[in-house]
Amino acid sequence: MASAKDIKLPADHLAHQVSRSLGLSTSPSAAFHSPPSSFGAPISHGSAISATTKHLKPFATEDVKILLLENVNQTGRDILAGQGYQVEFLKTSLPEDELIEKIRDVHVIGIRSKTKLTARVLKEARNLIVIGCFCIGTNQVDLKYAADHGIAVFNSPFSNSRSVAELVIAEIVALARQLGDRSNEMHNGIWNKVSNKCWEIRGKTLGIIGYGHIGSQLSVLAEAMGMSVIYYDVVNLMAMGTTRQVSTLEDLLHDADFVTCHVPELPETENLIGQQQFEHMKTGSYLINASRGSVVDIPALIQAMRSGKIAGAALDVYPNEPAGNGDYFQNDLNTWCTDLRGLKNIILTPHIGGSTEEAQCAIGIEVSQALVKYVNEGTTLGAVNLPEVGLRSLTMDEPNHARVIYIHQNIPGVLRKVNEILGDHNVDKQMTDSRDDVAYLMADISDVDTVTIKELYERLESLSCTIDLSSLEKTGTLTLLQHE
Ligand SMILES: NC(=O)C1=CN([C@@H]2O[C@H](COP(=O)(O)OP(=O)(O)OC[C@H]3O[C@@H](n4cnc5c(N)ncnc54)[C@H](O)[C@@H]3O)[C@@H](O)[C@H]2O)C=CC1
Ligand SMILES: O=C(O)C(=O)COP(=O)(O)O
Repeated sequence: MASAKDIKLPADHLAHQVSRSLGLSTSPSAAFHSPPSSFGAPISHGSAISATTKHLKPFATEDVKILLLENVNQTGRDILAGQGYQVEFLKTSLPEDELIEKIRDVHVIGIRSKTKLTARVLKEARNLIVIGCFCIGTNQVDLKYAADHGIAVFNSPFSNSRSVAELVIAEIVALARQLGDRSNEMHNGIWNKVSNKCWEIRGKTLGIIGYGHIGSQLSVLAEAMGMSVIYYDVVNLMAMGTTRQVSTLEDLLHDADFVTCHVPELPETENLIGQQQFEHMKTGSYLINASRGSVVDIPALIQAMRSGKIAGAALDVYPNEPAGNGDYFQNDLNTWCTDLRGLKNIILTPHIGGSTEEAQCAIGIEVSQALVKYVNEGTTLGAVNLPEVGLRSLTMDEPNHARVIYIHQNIPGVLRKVNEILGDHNVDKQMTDSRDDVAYLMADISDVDTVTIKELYERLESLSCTIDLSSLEKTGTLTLLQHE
C-alpha cells in the first residue's frame, strides 16, 4: 500500500495508517499505536476524531501529501487544505520527468485533462492511493493499471456538461454567421458587411455524435432554438424532446447541417471523423469538436475545408495541447497548426469547453469531497476504476471500532480466507464488490483494541492473495481505520 516512508507517526495515538505493505496501495488508515517496523513502509495519516462532525477522521492528516496540477479550482484546494492535508498546488501540468519526480512522494494527485498518468508514471508512484480527475474525461489515466495497483480514480461526471453544451450552441450560431471572420476583420480595421452563406440556425439539423451527458443537454438547448436534432450513439438511449436516434454514423452525416462530437477518447473513437466521413457530410455543412483531439483527423478536416465541402469548423481540443497558458500553439506541437490557423471560418479555442466559474467551482467541490471520503473512510462511491463500496461513517458513539479495507485480486477463495480472520471478531458490517480483476472489501469490526488490530493486520497481510512488497506485482491492499 502507499508507503510514505518519511511520514512520522505520532507515538501515543491511534493512528490511521495508509500502508502499502502489500505491495500496492490504497486507502487510508490502519490503526496502530505506532507502526511496527516490520510493516514495510506504512504511512500514517489519521487524526483522532472530529468532535464537530462526530465522524471519524484519521489523525495526522497533515501527513497526507497532495499534489494538485493544472490550476484546480480554489474550492477544491480549500476543502483539501481544510482537512489538514499538505497541499501543493501548481497552475500547469508537468513534463513527464518532473511529474515522475513529484509523484513519487505524494499520496493523492489531482489533475485535469492534460496530465497523462500512464503506467510508466504510475509505476513510480509508490505512495499514491488515489487520483482525482477534476474534469469529466479520464482517458488521460491508465485506469486499468491504477485499479490493478489499488489506486482509486475519481472524476466529476457532469459538473461541466452544461458549460460545454452552451459553448457549442454559441459556436453553431457563430459558424452559421461567420462571426469569427467578421470580428477578425473588424479588429484589422476592415468593414465587410455580407449575408452570402450566412444562415439562421432555426430549422437546420444538428447531428450529435455521442448522446451522453453533454450530447443530450445540448439537444435540449438546440431544440429550444428551433433546430431539428438527430443523434448517433453506440447504445440505445432515450431521446430528449423530439430528437431522434439514427442507426448509423453515415445516416447522421448525410442529414446534418451541423455535426458535433461528444464521445470519449477510446480506441474506437480515434479519427472517428476522417476523410471518408467528410465525404458523407453535406456540402456546406459544419463540424464541431469539443470532445477529444483524437476524435477528428485534422489534416482531413483541413482538406475538406479547403475543398469547400465543410463551410466552417470549431475545435476546442487537439491531439497535442500546450502545458499551460502563454505556451505557443504552433507546428512543433502539431505539424498542421499553421495550416489550421490559416483557414477561414474556423473557431479555435484552447480547450475551454468546461472552463466556466460555475463548472470549475462545482468540480472542485465534487472531486475533493470524493477524495476526502476515500482518504478518510475508504469509500469508493463514484470511483471510475474500482468497485463502488461504502459503509456509513464510523462515529464517536462507536469506540474501539476498526475499519478494514482490503483490495485484492478477484480470484476464488480470497473472501473465505479474509472472513476466517475477521470471523474471530465482531464484524458489525461488511460490504464487498468486484469489478473485472479487482475486488474491494470493507468491514467494520467492533471491540478491537490496538493489539487485536496489529494482529489482524499481520494475519491479513500474510494471506497468499496479498503480494510481497518488494515484488510490486499484483496485490492485495489492506487498510485498517480505527478511532479511540
Ligand atoms: N472540451 C471540454 O472542455 C470538455 C470535453 N469533454 C469530453 O466530452 C466527452 C463526452 O462527455 P460526456 O457527454 O459527459 O460523456 P458521456 O459518457 O456522458 O457520453 C458519451 C457518449 O458517447 C457514446 N459513445 C461512446 N463511444 C461511441 C462511439 N464510438 N460512437 C458513438 N457514440 C459513442 C457513449 O455511449 C455515451 O453515450 C468526454 O469524454 C470528454 O472527453 C468533457 C467535458 C469538457
Ligand atoms: O472535463 C473534461 O473532460 C475536459 O475536457 C475539461 O478539461 P479541463 O478540466 O479543462 O482540463
